[in-house]
Amino acid sequence: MLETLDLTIRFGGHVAVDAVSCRFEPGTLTAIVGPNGAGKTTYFNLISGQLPASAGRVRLDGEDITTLPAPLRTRRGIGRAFQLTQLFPNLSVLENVRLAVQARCGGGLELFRVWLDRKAWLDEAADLARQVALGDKLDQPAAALPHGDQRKLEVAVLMALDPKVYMFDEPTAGMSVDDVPVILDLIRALKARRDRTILLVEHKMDVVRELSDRIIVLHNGRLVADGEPAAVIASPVVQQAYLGMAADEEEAAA
Ligand SMILES: Nc1ncnc2c1ncn2[C@@H]1O[C@H](COP(=O)(O)OP(=O)(O)OP(=O)(O)O)[C@@H](O)[C@H]1O
Repeated sequence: MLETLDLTIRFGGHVAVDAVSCRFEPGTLTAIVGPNGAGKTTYFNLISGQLPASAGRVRLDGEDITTLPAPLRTRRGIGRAFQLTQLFPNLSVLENVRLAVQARCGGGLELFRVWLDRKAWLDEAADLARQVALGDKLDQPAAALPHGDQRKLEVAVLMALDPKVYMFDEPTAGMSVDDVPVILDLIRALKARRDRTILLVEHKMDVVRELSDRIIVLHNGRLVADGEPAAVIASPVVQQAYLGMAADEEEAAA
């Protein structure tokens, strides 16, 4: 279980995440919503270790990981879609995913073992690349991919690492309309396993509504609503703070 306790970060006088306490259970997909600048990405950065907390704690399975650097949190099981800069830009799609599979399997340096396992790693990597619709680009260097394909590669690498906690920050942003359902299907399949903690920052409310088991709402860095999706979406604080306009638009469209 992942937990934040009074998690806070200040930038000068501005409190971007303000004493957020929340627990995230395995088998649950929690959407984190809120207006632009609410603190969603900053909250993600505090959980994954990209930013140091000014106050408060982050715990994973009861262990305090607040001061661990990001790579050590990854090893503990906090998985976030990697930016291309954290991948290997000159290696192919297949090799990038293969390295993630190998990292998950704890591939050591015992040469005979590496030689034996390499075929299995490559097969799994190719399968994952196909699942994100990159099957026809296995040999292309990551850096040469268009932006949408790079985002898909990030998702494939995350799937290959298969962390305890999956963190998706607008996973379909910048993708073509054909690719969006591919990624959403993967998240759906992951959710159906019911053994992983999934956090999703997403602006598209139809996606949030369909995928989430729970929604938390951040506003000015504070947690202002938390609960079952229909109830949170209907709550006055959310209608006012964030969804008012979307609800009006939906009514107008109906
Ligand atoms: N490194 C930083 N230095 C100073 N201020 C920052 C920094 N990172 C974020 N902020 C500020 O913290 C606040 C929260 O930003 P954040 O990006 O987390 O919001 P968000 O909810 O993810 O917004 P969006 O939906 O637009 O992505 C904003 O006011 C932002 O300007």
